[in-house]
Amino acid sequence: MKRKLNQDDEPPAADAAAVAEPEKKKEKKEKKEKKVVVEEEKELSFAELGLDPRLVQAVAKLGFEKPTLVQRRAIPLALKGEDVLCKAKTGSGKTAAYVLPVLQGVLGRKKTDSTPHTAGLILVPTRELADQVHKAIEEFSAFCAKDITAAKLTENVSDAVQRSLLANVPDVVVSTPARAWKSVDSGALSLSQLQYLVLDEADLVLSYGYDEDMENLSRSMPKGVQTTMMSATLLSAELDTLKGIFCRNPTLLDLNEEFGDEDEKLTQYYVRCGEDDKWLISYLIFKLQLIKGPCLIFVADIDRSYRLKLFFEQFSIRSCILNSELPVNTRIKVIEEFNRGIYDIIIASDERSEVFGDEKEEETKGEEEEGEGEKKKKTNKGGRKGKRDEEYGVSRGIDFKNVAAVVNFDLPTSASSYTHRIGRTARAGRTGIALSFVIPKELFGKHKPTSIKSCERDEKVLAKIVRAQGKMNRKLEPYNFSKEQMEAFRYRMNDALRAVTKVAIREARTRELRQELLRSETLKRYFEENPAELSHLRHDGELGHKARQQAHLKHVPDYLLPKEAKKEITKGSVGFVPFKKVDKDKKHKGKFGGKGKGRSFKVGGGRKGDPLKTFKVRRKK
Ligand SMILES: Nc1ncnc2c1ncn2[C@@H]1O[C@H](COP(=O)(O)OP(=O)(O)OP(=O)(O)O)[C@@H](O)[C@H]1O
Repeated sequence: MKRKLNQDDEPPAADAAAVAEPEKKKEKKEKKEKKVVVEEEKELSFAELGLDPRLVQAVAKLGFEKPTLVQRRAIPLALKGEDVLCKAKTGSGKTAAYVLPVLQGVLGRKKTDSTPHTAGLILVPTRELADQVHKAIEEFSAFCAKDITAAKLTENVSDAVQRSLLANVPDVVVSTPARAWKSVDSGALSLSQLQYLVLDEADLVLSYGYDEDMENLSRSMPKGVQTTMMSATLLSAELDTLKGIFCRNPTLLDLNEEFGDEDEKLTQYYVRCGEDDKWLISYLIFKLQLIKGPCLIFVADIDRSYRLKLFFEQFSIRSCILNSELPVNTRIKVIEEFNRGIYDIIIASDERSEVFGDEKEEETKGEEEEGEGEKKKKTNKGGRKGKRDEEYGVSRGIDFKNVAAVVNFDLPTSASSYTHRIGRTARAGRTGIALSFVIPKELFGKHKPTSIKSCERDEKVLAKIVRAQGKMNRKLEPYNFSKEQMEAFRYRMNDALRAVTKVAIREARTRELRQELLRSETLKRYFEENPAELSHLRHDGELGHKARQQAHLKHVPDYLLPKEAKKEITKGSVGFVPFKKVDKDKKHKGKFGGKGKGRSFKVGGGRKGDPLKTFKVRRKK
C-alpha cells in the first residue's frame, strides 16, 4: 500500500530543539518511504529487480513484459535472503515470484561451487501442481544451459527409476511433502545442503494431512534454510504454525489488501434455484452457448461428474472429466489439452471435502472462527478413502489458460475453496466470469433424484463467501434466469435426467477408468516414440453406452426459443437472460451453432489415422 506522509504533525516551536534529532530521523524515514513509493510507481523491470540476465531473457521469451505486484514485492526480499510469507490473489504470478529467486540462488552458487547438491526444495500439495511448477522451472531456466537441473518426484515411476533420477543430484526438487519425505527417508534424496525451501499453497500443504511429513522434512534440513511460503488464502493461525515450523523472522506480504476495485477483471454471479433447476439452467447455458469460451465446471464428487457428463451427452454437449480416480498422466494431459484449446468444457470433481469427509465441517468452522481465535489444526489421516489419489487437486494453483468462466455447479463447502476455484479464471490480468448455483434452504431436498447433502448448507456458505470476497474488494451479484422461458425446456431436461441412471453412471465410471488406465500404461511407450500422435487421444468422447440415447434431445427446436435476442452471459449482464440465438452465420454452422466451432479440433487424417481405432479393434479380439 502506498503510504501518505502526514504533514499535519508539526511540533510546537518550544519543543523543536528537543525533537530535532528524532525529527531528522523521521524525515530520513519518510524519504525512504517516499523512495519506496517512487520505485513502485516506476514499476521496476525484471532486470531492475536484480535478476540474472539469463532469467530475464527467459521471462521475456515467455512474454512477461513487466513483473506483477507480487513479483515486484517478493523477488527483491528473497534475493536479499529474507524469509517471505506471502498472501496474494490467485493468478497473480506467485510461481515466478518464488521460482526465480531460487534459480538465481543456484546460479550464484555455481559460480564458486560446482559440487552437486540439491539446493532448492519446492513443496506443493498436488501432483498436478508439481508437474506445472516443474515445467515453469524448465521455462525459466531455458537460457541457463546445464547450470540448473530440476526433478519432480510425483510421477508414477518405480522406486528404482526415482532413485536414478535423484542420483543425478538435481539442483531443485519439486514434490508433494509425502513423496519428498519418502525419498529422504529412503536415502535417495539428501537435504543436508538445502538452501531454499518453498511451500506453494502453503495453507493446503499443511492442512492436507501432510503435517507429519512436514515435520520429518524440517528435521532433515540444515538450520537457516531460506523459506518462502505462498498462498491466496493464508489465515493468521496458519501463518503462525508455518512460522513456528520453518521461518526465522519472515517478512509478511499481504497483497490481497492492495488489490483495488479498478483491478478487478472477474465478475461473480450466483443463481438461487431449485436442485433440478441447476441441471436445466446448465443445459441451457451450454446448449445455447450463453457462456462463450473454455469453461470449468466444479461438482462435489466423482459420481456427480459422470452424471453431469452423461446428462450433457444427451444434448450432444461434449465435456471431459477430471477426478482423483483417473491416472495422473491422464489428468495432466487433459489439463494440457484444455490449455491448448482442444476442449471447451472440463467437469472437475473437487473432492477435497469428499476425500477428507470429516474435515469438511472443521474447515468451515475454522473460517467462522477466523479472526476470533485460533484455527484448529486439521488432522486428515483418518479421512482417506478408497483408491483415489490423495494428491489430486485442480482447484488449487493449476494455471488453466484463458478460462472464460468457472461454474460452481455444486457450491464448495468453504469460502477459501471458492476463492481457489474461481481463481482458475481471470488469471494474469484477463477477464472472466464465475457463476455459482446456490440451493436455498427451503428448496433443499425437494428434488430427491438430484439432491446432494453438501448443498444443505449452501446459503450459509454463500454468506461466508460474500464476506470473504468483500475483504478482497470483490462482490457477488445475483443472476436471474427467466422462469417462464426455462419451463419450455423442462420436459427435455427431465427426459435426459431419467436416462442417466445409477447403473449408467457406474458403468461409465468403470469404463472410463479402465480405458484411461489402458491408454495411460499400454500406449505410454507408443506415444513416447510418436509424440505427435498424442492428440489422437481425446478425453471428451461419449461415455453414454448404457444411458438411453434420445436423438430428439440433441437439437433445440425453433419453437422452443423465445423471440428475444439471445444474449451471452457477460460482465454487466445481470438479470434476465433471453434465450434466442442471434447468429447471422446460422446457416453455415448448423441450426444452433453446435459445439466445437471456433475451437475446432482436428487431428490429421480423421478416424482413419486414429491409433485408438486400431487399438480398440485389437482389444476386442
Ligand atoms: N509478469 C508476468 N507477466 C505476464 N504474465 C505473467 C507474469 N507472471 C505470471 N504470468 C502468467 O500469469 C499466469 C498466472 O501465474 P501463476 O500460476 O504463477 O499464478 P498464481 O498466483 O500462482 O495463481 P494461484 O494462486 O492460482 O496458484 C500464468 O499463466 C503465468 O504465465
